[in-house]
Order: sequence, then structure tokens, then C-alpha cells
Amino acid sequence: MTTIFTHTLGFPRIGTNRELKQAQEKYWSKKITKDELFSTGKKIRINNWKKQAELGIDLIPVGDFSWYDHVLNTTMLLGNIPERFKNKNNTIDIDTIFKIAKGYQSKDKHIVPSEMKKWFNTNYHYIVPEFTKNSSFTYSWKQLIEEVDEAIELGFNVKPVILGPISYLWLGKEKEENFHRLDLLAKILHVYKNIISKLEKRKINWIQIEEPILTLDLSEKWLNAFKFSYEFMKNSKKILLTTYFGSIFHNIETIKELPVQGLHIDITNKNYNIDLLCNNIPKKWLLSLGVINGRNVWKTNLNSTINTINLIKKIKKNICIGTSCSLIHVPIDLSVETKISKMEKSWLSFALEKCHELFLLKTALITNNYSLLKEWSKPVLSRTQLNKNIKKEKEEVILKIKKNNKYQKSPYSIRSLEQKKCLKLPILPITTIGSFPQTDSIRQLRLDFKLKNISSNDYETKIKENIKKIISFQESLNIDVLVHGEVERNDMVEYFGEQLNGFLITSNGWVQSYGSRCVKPPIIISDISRPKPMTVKWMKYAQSLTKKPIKGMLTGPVTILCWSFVRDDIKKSQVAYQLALALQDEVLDLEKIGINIIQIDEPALREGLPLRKKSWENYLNWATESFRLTYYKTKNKTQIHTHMCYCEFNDIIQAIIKLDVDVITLETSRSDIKLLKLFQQHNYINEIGPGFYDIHSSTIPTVKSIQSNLEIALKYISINRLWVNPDCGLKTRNWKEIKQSLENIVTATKNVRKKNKPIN
Ligand SMILES: Nc1nc2c(c(=O)[nH]1)N[C@@H](CNc1ccc(C(=O)N[C@@H](CCC(=O)N[C@@H](CCC(=O)N[C@@H](CCC(=O)O)C(=O)O)C(=O)O)C(=O)O)cc1)CN2
Ligand code: MET
Ligand SMILES: [Zn+2]
Repeated sequence: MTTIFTHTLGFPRIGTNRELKQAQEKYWSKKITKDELFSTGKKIRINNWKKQAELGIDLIPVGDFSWYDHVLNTTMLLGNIPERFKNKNNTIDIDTIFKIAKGYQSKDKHIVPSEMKKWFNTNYHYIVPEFTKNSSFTYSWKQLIEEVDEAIELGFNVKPVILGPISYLWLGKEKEENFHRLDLLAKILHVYKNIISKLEKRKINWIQIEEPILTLDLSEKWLNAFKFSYEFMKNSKKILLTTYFGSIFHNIETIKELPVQGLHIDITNKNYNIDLLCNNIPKKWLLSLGVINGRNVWKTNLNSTINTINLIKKIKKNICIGTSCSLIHVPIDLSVETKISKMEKSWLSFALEKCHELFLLKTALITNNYSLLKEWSKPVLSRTQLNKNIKKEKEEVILKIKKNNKYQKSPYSIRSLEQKKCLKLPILPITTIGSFPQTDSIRQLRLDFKLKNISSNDYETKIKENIKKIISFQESLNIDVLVHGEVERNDMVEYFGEQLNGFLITSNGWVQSYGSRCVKPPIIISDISRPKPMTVKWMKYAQSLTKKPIKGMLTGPVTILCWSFVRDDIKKSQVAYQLALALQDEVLDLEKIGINIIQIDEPALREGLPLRKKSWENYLNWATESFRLTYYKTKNKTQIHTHMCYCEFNDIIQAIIKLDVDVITLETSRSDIKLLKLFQQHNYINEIGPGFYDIHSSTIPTVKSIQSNLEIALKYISINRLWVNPDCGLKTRNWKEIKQSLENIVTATKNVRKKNKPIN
């Protein structure tokens, strides 16, 4: 009889009702004790293990839980604590985690947190490990082993989960010049070996060591590190070398030489030559097939999955099945969704349902009875069928625009003259990025409206009161280009998803974004259109309150796409064009009511880049085209802005040039003001607003520091083209902080204005 086992690579750790988020935030504001926080974490872990086991998962991942981030967990595990977070006795505890992640106040000094970066091409952020020449590593944080023991004691079939040494190094950053972080490999490996030997003594079969970087284009230097490392770590336990987010075939020559006992691959991407791959994997190895997609919410067509598995089984006998990656990227439980229709629900699968899918596959493989799979997969076909019948109108519009090449606008030099005449802004115009503090009372207000505790009239009145307060606050500070504050928005993507046709909105579909912060990605299920204006009412009201220009505020097509779960039956580029056309209507409506400046945010443009460089060009083409489609019909005098943050701008500078917006506001505090050099080197001629206030930190930037950064910025960008603004939206900050920070920004700007004149 066939034996085959199932496993997941990891399970969401936020808790079914975001219990971890609530506990973290209460702990930070000293409303609960450490023990209460620990007890919440323990409940979540045990519940996760139990649920997975009940659903028929054979190997239960342990080590996927974390108090803030799993890369930071590894940093703790290895004792790689940056100097500024060390205490006198060199001890660490859970507060060390939060200090590294959030920074802290030490006497009169603010200790800056470690950087935060996107986890591959997802919307999850990890805490970047820091390395110096003298970094030392010792087995320090016992969480992994303790949780392994906890789970073994409860009788679970445990599979420890560890981020591998090479990926860990790769994800980090040198904090000193003149050395390469790979030089630290030998030191790190000793700790890994120690940890693995601890696991060796325990009742465990497989250890999941993750090396997700094997899906990337790696240089020889990085590839060469693998053989040595895995030889060194070898012991009696079986190692499942785990990869995800894409194909590893381009690195197979390195992989197949490694002394491991199994390999996990993501095979949800259909561009695989399975025969070739299987034939290249050592015969003795277990091949773990990541067949259930951990990155999207669609029910799996198990009928076709089983065919793939059977094909592979012909070549490779020793297999098991699992999720393609950890399930932290999807919501937990579909069954609690009450607002989604029965039919729509039958198209979806969240973390728990994905576990069930694995069970169904395993049962079918063992019994050779596929009837349950057929039953399960029926709705998948009905969804794609339904979408096929929807009119092709949109596609035709797009084709027509492309053919006539109507994307052209007048060049920036002409547009900017018209804009300067119309807007009459001072040099170094000051603006903010859009959102203002999302206070508890604003959240409560939205919740009351959602629960129908207040009428829509009352809601509108209250939102307007908030807008009014935010406008007069900005006027009193002498900010030049004002925003309405985004108080009506729960989230910059979900808000638009709620108003556009083609989206499903969940009630509880939370996914961790970073630390305690979660997002509820909307689900793009069919063709997108805009039934009515989405932001016009609020913008009209805001503009009625002031003579200063109000900046219209929209989220761009690529960001809406990247931060939603996207339908898989048409190309992503098609969805982006559909979004762009809907946004174009909104842009033109805003222009009609006299909004002269419109910002179209694209913070996820970089994140959408495919992992392999060979696919970059195609992506950047449709990404920039869809963006330009949103605004190309506007008048020359309408000034178009975009905003991007927390990303590697080097990779997308050409695309930014192609966007050809009049003004781009950028996050620069964390990535260094010298980023502007990049724009200078590429002869970027449009206007730029670097960030002068790191909004992820509670530190208030001083007048002096802002002024000095402004002066540095002027070395790269001429005074006619420089704007002054924070790094990003202010929604996660409080009023006291933003008042002081913005006041300082205004003072510093005024000081610099006095010393400079516009260049004619
Ligand atoms: N989608 C997206 N991705 C992004 C970003 C982003 O802004 N949006 N920014 C970057 C990441 N930064 C982020 C910054 C802040 C938050 C954030 O604050 N999230 C909030 C939730 C945001 C939200 O949708 N809030 C809603 C719902 C609030 C809520 O939890 N309501 C509860 C009840 C609340 C109560 O009883 O008080 C419920 O509905 O059950 C609202 O404010 O209206 C949180 O975790 O707390 C998330 C990401 C990159 N990726
Ligand atoms: C993550 S980018 C955020 C842009 C948005 N307009 C805001 O201010 O919140
Ligand atoms: Zn931003």
C-alpha cells in the first residue's frame, strides 16, 4: 500500500481573532504582564498544532511561531544581538525582541530599531539581521527547543522549522565596510550544528531547514557556500532542505550535491519540466511536493493536482505532499466568513481548508478513489467558467489604447510651467503623504458605521469633522499642499476593494504584515469596474475648506494588485489594466471638481518584481503602462504625484523614469538621503520629495537634522525640483508626535528657503 505523509511549512501565528496582536499591543502599553503575553502565545501555538493534527496533517511544524518575526527569531536563536540592544549582563529576554524590532528610549537617547524589509515578493516584512566583522554567535534563545519539547510532550509528531544559515546571512546586511557577511558563515555554522545536535536527541524524524534563496539568481560565491555548510551540519536526523516561492531548477547542480535527505519544492508554478527535475534529484531523497498554494486563497483543483502527483510518482517513488510555502500569507478560517455568499465561499480555501485539501489528496492517493477530489474541485471549474462569460469589453478598450499609442502627454518641461503658473507654490513646497493618525476614536467610528450603530448621515458628519480638523491643523502649520487625512479609509487597498466591482471583502481574513500590524487583503474574483466615484465626495469637501491645494489621494493599480489576492484565470497584467481604467475614471472625476494635484500611490511597485531577473522587463512594462493609463488623460496643469516607500529603488529606477510623474515622494530616512544620487545619476529631471521624517519611529526629527538633510538633498536636486515631506503616511503615529515633527519640518524648510532663491 502507498504510504505518503502530509505537512505544512508553517501556520499563521496571529491567532484566529488576532489574539497575538491584541496581546502584543497590550503588553507594549503595559496593560498586561509578560506571563499573560506568554499564555496567549502558548494558547495560539497549541491551538494551531491541534487544528492541523485534527485535519489530518501528519508532520506538525514547530518553530513557526514568533513574537514578532521569524527572521528576528533566528537572530535571537543565534545570539546575533546588535551592540546597541545589549545590556550590561549580556542577557536577553522577550523585550530584546521588541527593542530590536521597535527601537527604544534609553535615557535621553532613542535607540533606532533594526531595518524592516519585504520578505521576498510578499507583503510580509522581516527584521533585517545586522552583521559586523566581529559579530559573534552563540546558541542563545531557547524558544525553538522549548516549543519542540512542548509539542512532543503533547504528543504531536513534530517537525522543527529553522531558517537555514545561508538564507539567514543573505537576508541580512553588513553594518561595517570592508568585509562580506559570508565571512561569518563558519562561526554561524557552529551554532546551527549545536542546535541540530540538540534536536538529534529528541523524538523527531525530519527537520525543515529553509533556504528560500535557492529560488533566486545566486552568484557563485553564495552557491559555493551551500555544500560546505550542509556537510558541516550533517548529523543523524533527516534534513528536509526547504525552498519556496518559485522554481529551483536553475540551481539544481548545487542542490543535488548536498548531503540532505529530502527536498521540498514549490510546484504551484506550472512552468516546471517535472521529468527533468525529478531525474536530477538523487534517488534516495524524499521529494516533498508543495502542491497547495500558500500564497493565494483559491480552492485547489485537486483533480489536476492528483494528475501531477501521479506523473511524478512514476519517476520518483519517495514523495510527500505539503503546502507550497508557510501559510502565514493567507487568512486562517473560511468558515467564519458570514458575508461571503455560499457560491463564492465554494471557490475559496484558507489555511484550515488548505490542510483539508492535503488530507483529501493523501486519502485519494492511498485508496485510489478520486470521487472526493472530483466533488471538491467542481466549484473551481464553475468559477473559471463564470468568468469566461463576462464581456470582453475591457480587453478591447485596452487593445485600442495600445494600438493608438495614446499614452503620450506633453513633456514634463511643458507641464511643469503650466503647473507652476496654476499652483503658485513656494520653493521647497511642503506636503505630507496622505494618512493622518488613525486614532482609536476613528477606528471606533468606522466600526460603529460598519455595525450600523450609527446612520450614514452621522458617519459622514463625523468624518467631515475629522477632515476639517486635519485641514486646519495643516493650515496652522503652514504646510503648502494639504491632504484630507484618509480618515474614511481602513486601509489604502481594502478601501478601494470595497468600492470597486470585482472584489470580495472578508470580515476576518487577516494576514500579518509586520509585528502586530495586519492587513485584510481583498480578493479579486472577477472583472473590475467602478460603479461610482470613490473619493470625490471627501475631496470636494476638503477643498471647500481651504484656498490651498488639496492633493487627491488614490492607490495605484499595481499596489492594489499586489496587496490583494488576485484571480488566477487571467494574466496579472490584464487585472492591472482593468484596475487602471477604473482609477482613470476617478482621476478624471477629481480633476473635474477642481483638484489640481493628484497622488497615485505605488509603494508596492518594487515588491511586484518577479524573483528572477529574466522576468523583470515584462513585469515592469505592464506595471508602468498600467500606471500611466490611470493619468494620461489629465490636463497639463494637473500635477500628478506618486509615492513609494521601503524598497530597493535601484531595481526600479528605469521604471520610475518611465512613469514620468510630475512629483515623486520617497521614503529616504531608512535608506539614506544619498539615495538622491541615484536619481541624479540617471538624469531624472522631474520633481522629488525625499522623506525627512522616519514615520516608523517615535523619534522627533530635530530642526537641525532636517535642515542638514535638506542641504545635502540640495546637492543632488535643484531647488526648483525639491519637495519636503515625511517618509510615508502618518497613520501609525500619534498627534503629539506628528505635531512636533511637522513643526520642525516647516521651521527647517523656512530656514533653508531664506538662504536660497529659485533658479530661473
Ligand atoms: N494593505 C496594506 N499593505 C501595506 C501597507 C498598507 O498600508 N496597507 N503599508 C505597509 C505596511 N504597513 C502597515 C501599517 C499599518 C497597518 C495597520 O495599522 N493595520 C491595522 C489594521 C488596519 C485596518 O484595516 N483597520 C480597520 C479595522 C480595524 C479593526 O481591527 N477592527 C476590528 C474591531 C476593532 C475594535 O473593536 O476596536 C474589527 O473590525 O474586528 C479600521 O481601522 O477600520 C492593524 O493591524 O491594526 C498595516 C500595515 C506595507 N504593506
Ligand atoms: C504605504 S504607502 C502609504 C501611502 C498612503 N497615502 C498613506 O499615507 O498612508
Ligand atoms: Zn509609504
